[in-house]
Amino acid sequence: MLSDEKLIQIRRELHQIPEIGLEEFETQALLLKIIKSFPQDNLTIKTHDTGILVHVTGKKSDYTIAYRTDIDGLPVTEATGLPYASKHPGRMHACGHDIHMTVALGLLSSFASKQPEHNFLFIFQPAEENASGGKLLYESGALNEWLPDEIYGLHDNPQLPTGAIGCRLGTLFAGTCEIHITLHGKSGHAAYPHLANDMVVVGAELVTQLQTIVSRNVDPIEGGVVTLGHFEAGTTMNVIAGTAQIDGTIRALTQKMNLHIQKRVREIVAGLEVMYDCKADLDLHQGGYLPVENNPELTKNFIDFMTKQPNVNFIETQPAMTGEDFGFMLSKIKGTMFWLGVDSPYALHSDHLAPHEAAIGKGIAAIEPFLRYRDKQVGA
Ligand SMILES: CC(=O)N[C@@H](CCC[C@H](N)C(=O)O)C(=O)O
Repeated sequence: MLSDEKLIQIRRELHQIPEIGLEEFETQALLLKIIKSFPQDNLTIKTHDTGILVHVTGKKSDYTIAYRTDIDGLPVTEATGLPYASKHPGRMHACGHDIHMTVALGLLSSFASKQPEHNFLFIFQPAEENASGGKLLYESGALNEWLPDEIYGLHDNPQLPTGAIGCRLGTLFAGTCEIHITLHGKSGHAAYPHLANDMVVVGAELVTQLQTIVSRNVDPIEGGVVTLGHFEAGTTMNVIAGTAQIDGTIRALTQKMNLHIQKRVREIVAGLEVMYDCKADLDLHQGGYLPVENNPELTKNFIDFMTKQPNVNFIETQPAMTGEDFGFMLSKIKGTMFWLGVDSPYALHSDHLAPHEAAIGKGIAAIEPFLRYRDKQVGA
């Protein structure tokens, strides 16, 4: 079993080596080193790409409960000024996956030390942020040997008090879809606009039109998000830009609404091509970022357990427009995703995000008894 001091030391080590999805080589090596330091009697360790699967053989082998953590960082330059800040330039654990991994290690160390009744599978999953690592892992067949019957996973939440557990019945997170648009017009001299086809003007028009989708085409009671986080065009003030690049993301709480917004993006882009006699390459990419739909029975069971624990601060939360490829896992394996409060004034993905480390110990103290309870419940 790992002490609170050891857990914090591990978290800081992981925090210093953030890596982009599918490049988590140092992270994988450090995780393996730590996992191999646990009692090995009931553990089988398998790697897949930069991910790790750890199977804990239970006393009975008729049921498998999985616990998943993501392991990747973001292309963000850390600005926390912490003594244990990222050592990797332009990379940061700005979504708290270092906290997620440490909680998973704490839970695994407990199950490695005390054999559960049933099998457990700990999934250290790459590429949650950028490449639907959960979908890749599932579709590769790597889980088949130990296919879980149910699955749990958490995300840290800067808006909840440290160590609080947040959850809700129904959809927890939105489904997302990446938008990538390249506009192709004709570059030229600033003095001769009639001889060129200006993609700054078309791009600006496109941004404005795409921003009408949520206000004009989405039921306001349901809601949705279209954010265009990247717009790049042109080189200098007196050259007309022949190309523009616009990238963004769609978020909606149902897949139906997500597909509806995707359809409107396609229609608007096609209309703009005609209107401005230009060419647009549009790539809408949803991958595994389906809405995170918690299983009703398992989630009710989880919430009932957490609300009854005197030491757990359980908070019923609203759905969030963040995305998670755990949505794909939940479309294949019944389970529950929940929040762990880390109380920070900065949002997820902020270069200042500094989760409270006390959340690690509190999280493990809440989740470990739940998993033990679930392990007993399954056999009853
Ligand atoms: C928890 C979190 O921040 N997740 C990401 C994952 C979604 C990425 C996806 N590729 C997209 O933007 O569509 C998020 O941005 O919500």
